[in-house]
Amino acid sequence: MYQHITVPADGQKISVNADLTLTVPDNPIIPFIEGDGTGIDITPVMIKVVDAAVAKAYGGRRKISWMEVFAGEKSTSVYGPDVWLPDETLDAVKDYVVSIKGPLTTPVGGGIRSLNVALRQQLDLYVCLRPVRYFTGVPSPLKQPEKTNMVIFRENSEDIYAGIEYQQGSDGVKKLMDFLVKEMGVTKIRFPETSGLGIKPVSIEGTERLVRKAIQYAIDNDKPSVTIVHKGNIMKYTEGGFRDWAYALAQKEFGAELIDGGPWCKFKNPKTGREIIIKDSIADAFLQQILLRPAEYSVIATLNLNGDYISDALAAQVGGIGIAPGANMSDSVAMFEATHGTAPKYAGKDYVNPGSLILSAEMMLRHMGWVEAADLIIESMQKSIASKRVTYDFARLMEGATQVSCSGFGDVMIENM
Ligand SMILES: NC(=O)C1=CN([C@@H]2O[C@H](COP(=O)(O)OP(=O)(O)OC[C@H]3O[C@@H](n4cnc5c(N)ncnc54)[C@H](OP(=O)(O)O)[C@@H]3O)[C@@H](O)[C@H]2O)C=CC1
Ligand SMILES: O=C(O)CCC(=O)C(=O)O
Ligand SMILES: [Mg+2]
Repeated sequence: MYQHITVPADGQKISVNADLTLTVPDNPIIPFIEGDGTGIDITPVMIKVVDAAVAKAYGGRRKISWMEVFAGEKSTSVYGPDVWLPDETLDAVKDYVVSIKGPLTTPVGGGIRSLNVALRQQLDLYVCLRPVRYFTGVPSPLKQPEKTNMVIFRENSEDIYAGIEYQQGSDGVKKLMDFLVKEMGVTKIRFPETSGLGIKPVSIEGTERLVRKAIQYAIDNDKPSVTIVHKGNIMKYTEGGFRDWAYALAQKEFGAELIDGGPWCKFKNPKTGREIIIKDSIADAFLQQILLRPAEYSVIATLNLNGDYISDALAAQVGGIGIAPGANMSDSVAMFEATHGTAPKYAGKDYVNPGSLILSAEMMLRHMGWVEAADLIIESMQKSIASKRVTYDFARLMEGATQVSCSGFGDVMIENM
């Protein structure tokens, strides 16, 4: 059926039920993309740690059959020089429902557009879910890093990530500039002859489906607030629209009522009876408040570019992107991946922290309902960090630490299960 993907003989597909819950067999086939750069280091370690956790949790009753699918540089060597994201990779990720990937390289300026973004857009994985939590003992620049405990819902399908951009000097930019100047009466482009142009689509549908997920998450996990982060003072009809449509959705679908005339609003969590506040914050102010008063923020709903910046900034507060996990999700398909990129200077050196991808796999196991294996990974991560046998990123900031390699940290985690 596939050209270059080998389907394991001994596994079954995860399937999606009519109510969007999953049916997960005891031996599911999980597609994985190894990834570029340090993907070759962290992905095998993640697989080894997950296999150990599953074996320990279920004593052989459950087992993952991993199925390699290709994207990025490895794809070009398997499929041919220009094939960065084969159709059969997209088919497999959709068909097998739950998957995990290493990071993929995107050149700056010219060259291919982001394969990471292409995967999200082509599979309509509109939620980028990035939890940010502190593990005791991790070196952090904050005095009280444990106060940072947030979950980012980053809109993953719109915004300037749609890639509608026209290069300076191209026919496309000339046409669009002519349209803007001659037909739309735009006078504010400072240097029209030498500008590139980009377009930022933000829709009501895109906003509502993302914010609905964020609010539902706050309900299901008994969180006190959802903060809409935007730059709506400057970009009134895109970021400002996002803010307004988010508040409107909270009122329309969750029965939120205005606080002191609004725009903040609140409603009672139908599951716990506790209050959930819906509030907003302008992105620049938000970035200083998360440092100064992180305890005031819980669930964050934001647009694509803001979410990208906020993810790395919050990850830094709890010790860096070496342990920052994430997931890209539609209503049915989920693809798990770390927040960080390929860290090319460390590629192939068995050096970087595999924690980010291991914790992404932990989210994946929880999503599959394999909570015992997921819990083992969290407990082992806690013990491993407490034992101070850690990779370079933590070792360089921890007193009395023993630095271990990427695979060495995987072994420490397995010992600690
Ligand atoms: N989802 C994806 O696949 C993503 C892909 N990318 C792509 O990755 C490439 C490189 O991007 P770049 O901007 O350098 O960002 P990276 O996230 O790859 O790396 C930035 C820095 O973060 C630290 N870091 C990254 N990964 C780890 C890890 N596993 N353990 C410990 N520290 C880590 C390193 O810090 P230090 O130098 O201090 O050691 C590294 O130099 C680009 O092509 C970019 O487009 C970027 C983000 C996400
Ligand atoms: O696609 C890329 O290269 C970067 C993506 C990114 O930074 C992210 O998803 O956080
Ligand atoms: Mg990023």
